[in-house]
Amino acid sequence: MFKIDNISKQYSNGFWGIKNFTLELSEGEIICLSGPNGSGKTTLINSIFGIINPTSGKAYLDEFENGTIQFKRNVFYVPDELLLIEALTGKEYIDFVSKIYIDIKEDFKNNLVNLFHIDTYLNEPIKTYSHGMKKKIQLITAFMVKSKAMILDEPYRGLDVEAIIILKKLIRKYVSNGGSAIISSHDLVSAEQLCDRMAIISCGSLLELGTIEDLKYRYQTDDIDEVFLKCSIKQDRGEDIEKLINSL
Ligand SMILES: Nc1ncnc2c1ncn2[C@@H]1O[C@H](COP(=O)(O)OP(=O)(O)OP(=O)(O)O)[C@@H](O)[C@H]1O
Repeated sequence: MFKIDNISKQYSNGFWGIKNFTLELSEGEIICLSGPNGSGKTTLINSIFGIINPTSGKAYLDEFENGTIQFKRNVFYVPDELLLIEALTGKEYIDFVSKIYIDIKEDFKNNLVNLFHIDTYLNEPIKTYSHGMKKKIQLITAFMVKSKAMILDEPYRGLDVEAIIILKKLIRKYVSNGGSAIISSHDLVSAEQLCDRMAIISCGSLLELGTIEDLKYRYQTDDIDEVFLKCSIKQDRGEDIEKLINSL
């Protein structure tokens, strides 16, 4: 089980980026984390992976705390930023990552490469790739590693339609094999298609957590956009968006 346990982060200027955030994922579960810009998603993810030091709280994979080697080996982070070694070719980079982890079968790696259809430019340096091509390399390395939980930050950004469809199928396959996934995304349509539960965050706090059906029922609407607006945007901005739109 993957658990985020009461994580808070106060920045040095006194601002709380995230406050008392708790969330548990079962094996095989996908949770979409959504919230307005600046709501604390990156602060939360950075706190989980030790990129910043949280003020309090921990994350766990089973009994292993974040910071332990077991946690790092089994919880994979796919950041929105493309942190690749640009001087290497795609193939060299994939081989480099596979050497860090053990037991990555050559066939499995090659199938992922074929799936994302990048074999033609695999021997070119990454610095010559487009944003989408780099994203595909990043995703191949993420799914190549046999992790137990994965956090993907804006994974669809920059991908073409085919790659987005493939990625959704891969995420489904990953959880059907027992993995747990958190997808931080502004794409509510994909969230509705893919996730088991949705977490809505605003101003550093978890406002709602539930299945899409639960949330629609709670906010008395059939439209996920309306759920999001009613829950987070108005809380965040205190404005009547409909009034503003109608005044234009
Ligand atoms: N180093 C910092 N010092 C002070 N405040 C910060 C710092 N980093 C982030 N913040 C603030 O913390 C809040 C949460 O930021 P964060 O980047 O976690 O949001 P986010 O939900 O990931 O936003 P987005 O959807 O735009 O990526 C914002 O108000 C931001 O200005």
